[in-house]
Amino acid sequence: MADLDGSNYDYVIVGGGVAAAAAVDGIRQLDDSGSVLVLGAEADGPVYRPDLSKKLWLDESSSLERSALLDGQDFDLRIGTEVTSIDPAAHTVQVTSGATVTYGKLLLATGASPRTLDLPGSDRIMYYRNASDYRRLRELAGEDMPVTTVGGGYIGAEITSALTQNGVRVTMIFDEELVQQRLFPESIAQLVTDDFAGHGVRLLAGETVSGGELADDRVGIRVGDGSVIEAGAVVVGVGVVPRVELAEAAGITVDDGVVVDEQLRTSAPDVYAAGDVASYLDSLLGRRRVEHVDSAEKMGKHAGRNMAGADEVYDYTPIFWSDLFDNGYEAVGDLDSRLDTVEDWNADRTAAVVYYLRDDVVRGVLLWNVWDSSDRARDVIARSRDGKLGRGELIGAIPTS
Ligand SMILES: Cc1cc2nc3c(=O)[nH]c(=O)nc-3n(C[C@H](O)[C@H](O)[C@H](O)COP(=O)(O)OP(=O)(O)OC[C@H]3O[C@@H](n4cnc5c(N)ncnc54)[C@H](O)[C@@H]3O)c2cc1C
Ligand SMILES: NC(=O)c1ccc[n+]([C@@H]2O[C@H](COP(=O)([O-])OP(=O)(O)OC[C@H]3O[C@@H](n4cnc5c(N)ncnc54)[C@H](O)[C@@H]3O)[C@@H](O)[C@H]2O)c1
Repeated sequence: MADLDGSNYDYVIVGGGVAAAAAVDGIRQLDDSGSVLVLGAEADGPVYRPDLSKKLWLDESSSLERSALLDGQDFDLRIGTEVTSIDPAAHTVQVTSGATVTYGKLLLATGASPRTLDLPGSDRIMYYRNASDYRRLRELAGEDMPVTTVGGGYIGAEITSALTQNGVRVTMIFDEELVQQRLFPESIAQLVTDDFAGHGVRLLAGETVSGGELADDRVGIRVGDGSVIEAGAVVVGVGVVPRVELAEAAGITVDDGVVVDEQLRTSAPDVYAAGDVASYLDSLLGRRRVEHVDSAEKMGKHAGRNMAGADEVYDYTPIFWSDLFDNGYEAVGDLDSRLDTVEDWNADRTAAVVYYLRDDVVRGVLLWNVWDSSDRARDVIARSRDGKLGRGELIGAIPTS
């Protein structure tokens, strides 16, 4: 590809992740000839991130190549290329080399970056997000090389589950009492925690990390009482922060994320945003920001279509899901265990629907080992919001089997 400096594209997408890939698809649904440039800071092109913590460890027929997104689409991709500034008035972006590119329409799909802890720099410590993290963990982890995971959220739980199922001895350090305690009501968080222990995971609950030390092929993680947990690799998942810096510097409106309207337009003309970075108007739940892949895919595609002239309102409420050992779930809306919850279990307590309420209005639904029910969950949220489904009517509203 020619030098970027001075080039001009109909569509420029900042970020080479899930929302970016979906946006290319969306643009191409309506415009098969406009020029498209994707600028991604990572060393790899867009990859379906859920596979990095699940399928690539658990399904022998999987591969990083198969997890790559955007096969067959006609567009230009520049990996290892970070956008350093955007100028909405001039319709230009600048990249690290200093090159300037002019755009017709711009999409901000910069996602989120992992929070970090005060640990020494080492390629044995991964803030797990990218294909390169997966490759490195594959090299390091093994039956003779234990791993420490830090964080009791999605990454900590999923990587612990995946590695344990690969015969790796895992110590999981987290600052709550139970695994996924911020997400699940106590009944399910306890069940998950017991399941992890039953699979041989060493659980260090209620612990904070106070530092780390490096020695040859080992990393030591120091916890509260001063003891050091040694392993060949450390995977940290302590949350992420949306990458809003470019938008902020360009004077684009930002709250918890880059604020977009119902068409996914930012406050700057011809600039759209989608995915983890975007604060959007959910038709069921109001303004929110979502850090899940279904949201990135649907919003990215929708933004792409609108950039290509569709002018459609985004009215989708996304789902998310996970698998942890033999349990799995799908969910819609806000799953925050600080909310009031109503639990509806099946007879043998293997499956449940959990309703999360604020002021007696359902904000989220967890479908624990319950499948094909996300439309019902959306319907419950809508009827509850509209006052057509009371708290007392929730038990049985969605079948648990
Ligand atoms: C290991 C893992 C497993 C996951 N599993 C699930 C799951 O099972 N279910 C689920 O719902 N969600 C899951 N998620 C979350 C989901 O992957 C994210 O919500 C989704 O990737 C967000 O897409 P995005 O395009 O907004 O951001 P990303 O996919 O993070 O992409 C953003 C991209 O922008 C690039 N970028 C940022 N700033 C710049 C810049 N200035 N210039 C150039 N490029 C830039 C970044 O390098 C990155 O490549 C998982 C996430 C991870 C890390
Ligand atoms: N199945 C899925 O939907 C899925 C899977 C993997 C990742 N993701 C996404 O990836 C992102 C990253 O996931 P994550 O697990 O890092 O975030 P998370 O928000 O799920 O969990 C963060 C966890 O970090 C811990 N923590 C927070 N601050 C800490 C500190 N200072 N010291 C020690 N522990 C601390 C807490 O235990 C908390 O549960 C999120 O956006 C998440 O939505 C989603």
